[in-house]
Amino acid sequence: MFILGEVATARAAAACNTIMVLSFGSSCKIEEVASSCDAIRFYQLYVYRRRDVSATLVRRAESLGFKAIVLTVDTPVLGRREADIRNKMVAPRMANLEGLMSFDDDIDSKGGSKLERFAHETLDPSLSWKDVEWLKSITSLPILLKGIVTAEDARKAVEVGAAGVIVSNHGARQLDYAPPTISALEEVVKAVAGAVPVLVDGGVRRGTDVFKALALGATAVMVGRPVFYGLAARGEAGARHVIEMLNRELELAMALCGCRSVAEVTRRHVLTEGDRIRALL
Ligand SMILES: Cc1cc2nc3c(=O)[nH]c(=O)nc-3n(C[C@H](O)[C@H](O)[C@H](O)COP(=O)(O)O)c2cc1C
Repeated sequence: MFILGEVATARAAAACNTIMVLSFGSSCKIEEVASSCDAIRFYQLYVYRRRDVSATLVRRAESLGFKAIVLTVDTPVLGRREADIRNKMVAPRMANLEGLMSFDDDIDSKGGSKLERFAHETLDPSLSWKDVEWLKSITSLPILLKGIVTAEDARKAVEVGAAGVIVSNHGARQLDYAPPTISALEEVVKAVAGAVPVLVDGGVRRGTDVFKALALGATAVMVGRPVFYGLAARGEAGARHVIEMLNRELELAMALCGCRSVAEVTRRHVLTEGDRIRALL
């Protein structure tokens, strides 16, 4: 198990052992991230209408020693993020796309946020399982699929050769009423049946959240916004503090549940809503 930071800047990367650089979220080039930390690095990829752009990004990540490609599959189109629209959110600097795709900084945000417009213009909405085949044909790196929340998709992911699945609903920002990832986790773990690692993200804020995910079968737990919050508050030290807090809280939860190692965290350590209902039958 490890806590994987999803990072947007080199300073946040320096605070984590294992990181995933986000395609849209990252305001630093992967070259900057690679040269500023020793962390195990994954690169998160979107399939763009222009496949040559996706292919170039994969080649760059490969040559910089990134260990895996994470293909996000829950964003063939961007959800309607009303808060972004209301707040007139501007598209962040997408450092890794500079020189590959042009940005129209003058796009107004009448019908949506600038991010929404940018995503609409660049992402390939026809994203399908065939794209995993295509991605495998251009890289020898392991490919993880991020955005899986059902047993059916988890089985399909294994079938098409994914090296891992990430149970994620994009921080609940894509679609209202998408299932919370902690509720979808066990179904996916069962469907995958140990064939590949199952990671999870979304709403992990305390060590006890990490503990719950491990008990439900996650191989690793990822954190996104908490790292950003730490970074915003106190730069690299803040990001480091968040990771340390999560580790300390996890160790405390393990100690209080009688677990000497992560391997000793098991399904019997948590009670889910489903368990409660089954107990009444
Ligand atoms: C500012 C921001 C930018 C993000 N950018 C991406 C992205 O480019 N690609 C992606 O797959 N997910 C992206 N995400 C979603 C995160 O990877 C993650 O799934 C989500 O934030 C859930 O974790 P959290 O609740 O710990 O933040 C982004 C999230 C945030 C908050």
